[in-house]
Amino acid sequence: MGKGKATAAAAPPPTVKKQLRIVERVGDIFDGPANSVLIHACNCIGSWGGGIAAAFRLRYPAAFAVYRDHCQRLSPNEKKSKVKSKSKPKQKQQRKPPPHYIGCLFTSRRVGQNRDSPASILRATKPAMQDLMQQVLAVEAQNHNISELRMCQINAGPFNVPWASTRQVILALHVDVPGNGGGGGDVNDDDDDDDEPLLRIAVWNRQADWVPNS
Ligand SMILES: Nc1ncnc2c1ncn2[C@@H]1O[C@H](COP(=O)(O)OP(=O)(O)OC[C@H]2O[C@H](OP(=O)(O)O)[C@H](O)[C@@H]2O)[C@@H](O)[C@H]1O
Repeated sequence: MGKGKATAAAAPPPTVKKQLRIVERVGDIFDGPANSVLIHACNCIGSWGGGIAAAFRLRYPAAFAVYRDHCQRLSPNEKKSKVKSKSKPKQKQQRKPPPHYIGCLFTSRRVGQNRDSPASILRATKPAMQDLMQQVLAVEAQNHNISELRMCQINAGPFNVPWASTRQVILALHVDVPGNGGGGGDVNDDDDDDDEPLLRIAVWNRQADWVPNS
């Protein structure tokens, strides 16, 4: 054996696997309190052209610019890998009130007729959501308060995937939470009292007769 300095690598912080909870709500996702994270599904070509994305573009132009630049910087192959590994951008709204974070899940490479298949979109949803949750936890760890996670019924509009299928994927995935995690659904734990706000996603859907507040 050669001589070597014992380099005790710092042990990574302990994590525990938790599951997300979903609560279904009727109303406008944009009415979230300050410091909510508003989450929607995105393509990788840099367009928020229709569906709820168009409303995001109008309300959060600075977040749209970050998203578009992120897409433009990447080659098609990189975009594909980003679908698997990244759910950026996420940016605080410039205008006030209230400031929101915007969470983008890259679940399909393209849109319209060229959108990915439902199976592919569902496959991409899992790592995109896991990555977004890691980003949310990282923001919280820097003592930036996040009040609530709000999401639309992602993939159920132009991407044409039934919400029930996406919901199933989200409920089945696991998130690595530091330490004991302080809540959420423990993988082997059915205790419903163990509920942590940051692992609970409010999924908002409009009623048919919905009218925007603003
Ligand atoms: N204010 C509101 N509050 C609450 N719920 C609202 C709402 N407005 C609409 N909904 C519902 O929210 C669900 C998902 O709606 P989304 O439109 O996200 O669907 P999606 O995830 O399949 O599609 C993503 C692609 O759509 C665009 O594509 P383009 O650019 O147009 O090519 C994007 O850019 C992406 O690429 C549907 O149930 C809507 O009824």
